[in-house]
Amino acid sequence: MAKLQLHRVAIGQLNAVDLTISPGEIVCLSGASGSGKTRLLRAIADLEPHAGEVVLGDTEQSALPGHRWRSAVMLVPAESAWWHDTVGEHFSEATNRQFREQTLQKLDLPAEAFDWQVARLSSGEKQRLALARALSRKPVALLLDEPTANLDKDNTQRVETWLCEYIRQQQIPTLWVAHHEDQIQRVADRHFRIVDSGIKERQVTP
Ligand SMILES: Nc1ncnc2c1ncn2[C@@H]1O[C@H](COP(=O)(O)OP(=O)(O)OP(=O)(O)O)[C@@H](O)[C@H]1O
Repeated sequence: MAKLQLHRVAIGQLNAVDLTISPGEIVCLSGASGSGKTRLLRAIADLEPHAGEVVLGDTEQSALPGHRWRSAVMLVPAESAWWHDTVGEHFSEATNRQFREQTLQKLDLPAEAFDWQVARLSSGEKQRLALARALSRKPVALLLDEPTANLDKDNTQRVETWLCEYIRQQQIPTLWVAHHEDQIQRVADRHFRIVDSGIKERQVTP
């Protein structure tokens, strides 16, 4: 179990952000379009140069090569990338059968979804499968960029429930970019909004 800490992280127009996310805690981040939410996630994932330091447990971001950092601090972008022909090829051989079956069921996808061609996936299917792929790699921390943006109401609730359960069970510190206040109130332990190039805490109803 590790906490994720941001010390004076600055990127683009966003000034020094200090934030500590505890194991199993979901911190939601909102802000106007273009305020820098995605760039902050990319900085934390070591995909863009930035000022300040990010620390996972006792490990500083700057001490690890980017790919090793990102296998622990996993970013699930709003638009997922797919590089093989079929869905199943994106999951490691080691992903156990039980995880696959349970996950597909929880995400309302049929067992044969692993054999599907990526080209046939709807945007909602892509989004759900990209989340399943990320969790199958057992991240230590999670960065979620609008994980339900392409989903209808039923699937949004399904994915929220599944993510919250998993994050709390596995004690994963999570930063979750969300636009909708009702979702934030459902999932967040704490909520910060980007205002005037900084983050300001907003109230979450317990
Ligand atoms: N590599 C880059 N270099 C310079 N500016 C960038 C770069 N990437 C993004 N930007 C700009 O930084 C600003 C913040 O972008 P970002 O994608 O973080 O916004 P956002 O808050 O996630 O917005 P949205 O809610 O619309 O997704 C935007 O004005 C964007 O054009």
